[in-house]
Order: sequence, then structure tokens, then C-alpha cells
Amino acid sequence: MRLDVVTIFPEYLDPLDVSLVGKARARGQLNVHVHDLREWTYDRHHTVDDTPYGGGPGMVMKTEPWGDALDSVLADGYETGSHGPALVVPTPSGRPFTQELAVELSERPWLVFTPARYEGIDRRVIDEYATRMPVYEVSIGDYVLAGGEAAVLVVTEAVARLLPGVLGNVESHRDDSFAPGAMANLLEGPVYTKPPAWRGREIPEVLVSGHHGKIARWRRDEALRRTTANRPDLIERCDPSVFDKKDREM
Ligand SMILES: Oc1ccccc1-c1ccno1
Repeated sequence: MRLDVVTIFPEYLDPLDVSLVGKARARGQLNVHVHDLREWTYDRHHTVDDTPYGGGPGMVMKTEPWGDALDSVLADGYETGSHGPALVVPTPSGRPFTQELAVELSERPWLVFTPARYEGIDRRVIDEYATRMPVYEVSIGDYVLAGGEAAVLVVTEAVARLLPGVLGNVESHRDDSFAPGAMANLLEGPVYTKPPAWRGREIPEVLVSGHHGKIARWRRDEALRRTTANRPDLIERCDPSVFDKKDREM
């Protein structure tokens, strides 16, 4: 997969050099290019924004730098359709970014991110590129950020971990919250590791019982408990089989 990010804060994307994404890049599973939008400005102040038509607070990001930047990035040659790039526009007014959308994006060969600052990007930029490729306007949550770069980091990590071979243990994302399967849509329950006792706190006995059916049922019950407490909206989306009382098959 190829990822391009056009931003006025390229250093904000430095975390893409480390951890899971950094390792995927080093292994050649991910090809990441970060571009400074100001390279496509030609005035002394490298201006990327201007006042909004119709008045109102804040500034709007101008069409010309974005158009020149995206034309340059995309000039690397691309096909249209499912083998071509998709534009990913982080915005508070976008569709919610979910695991399902992460899976959809992970199946594309090329994502071009356009994190905005200020009040956003002149709409004509999105409309222009929507004539050439799919555009995903995505929100990472119901809150307001100063810009879209943090959202690019979130989306990139969620997508990269789904790429074949990136996660060492293929089981890892099988058990993800929201991963398909009977426990889909349940939040993960508590996890424990050695030592068996810590500051007088023991681990749940069932986890060292060796009874895999009871362990699976305990984990299901804890996941249901946490989901009921923190995300009751997800309960109605659960597979009915998660509510059965018998021990779970491992
Ligand atoms: O708040 C934002 C500002 C700019 C770009 C994106 C966002 C955002 C907020 C939530 N998801 O994306």
C-alpha cells in the first residue's frame, strides 16, 4: 500500500516512522510519502489560506496550493477505479471512522490524505478530485481538533495493522473489538499477565484453571459487562449467540 499525506505540518507525521507503521515501512509493506503543502505556494509568505466568502470566523484553505499539490502527488501515475488512489479527508463533518471503514481502506492500493487546518479546505478541491477517485470524508470522533493530522495518524495505524503480514500474530486482530465473529461488537474484557499476585491483587482463578470453555465464557461475560457499561448502544448489534449461558467452544 502507498500512502501520501499533504500537510502544512509534515513533522506532525514523524510518528509514522516508528512502531507498527515504521516497521511495516521498513519491511516494504507500506510506502509513505509526506509532502509540505507550502511547497506549492509561490508568494513570500507561502500563503495557504484566505478569508471565507460569505464572511464568518476563521480562514479557509485555498484551492490553488491543494490543486497543485494533489496534481503533483497523483502525477506518479495511477489508474482509476479500485486499483487507483482514494482521497481521505479527515473532517469533523465526515462519516464516522470505524473498524469496518478501516477494513475497506486497507483493501485499497493507495490512500492520499488531505488533513486540513483552519476552517477546512475550499469545497471545490474535494469536488474536483471526486470526479477522478473515491473520496472518503472521515471523522475520528465527536470533538474538534486544530487540524486533521492527528486523524491521519489514527486512520493510518488502524489501516496498517490490517495489512497482510503487518501484525505478527494473525490471531491478534481476529479477537479485536469490532472484528467479525460471535464476539464482534463487544468491547474487549480485562487482560492479565504475570505475576499472579501484585500488591495483594490476585488474577481471576478461572484464567489459570486450564478449563478453556470456562475461560472463554468468563471472557465473554466480562466483555458483555464492559460493553453494557461503556457502550450499551453496541449490545443490540451483538450476535445472539454471545448471550448463551453454556461454555464457549475455543
Ligand atoms: O476537528 C478536525 C479538524 C480538522 C480535521 C479533522 C478534524 C476531526 C475531528 C474529528 N475527526 O476529524
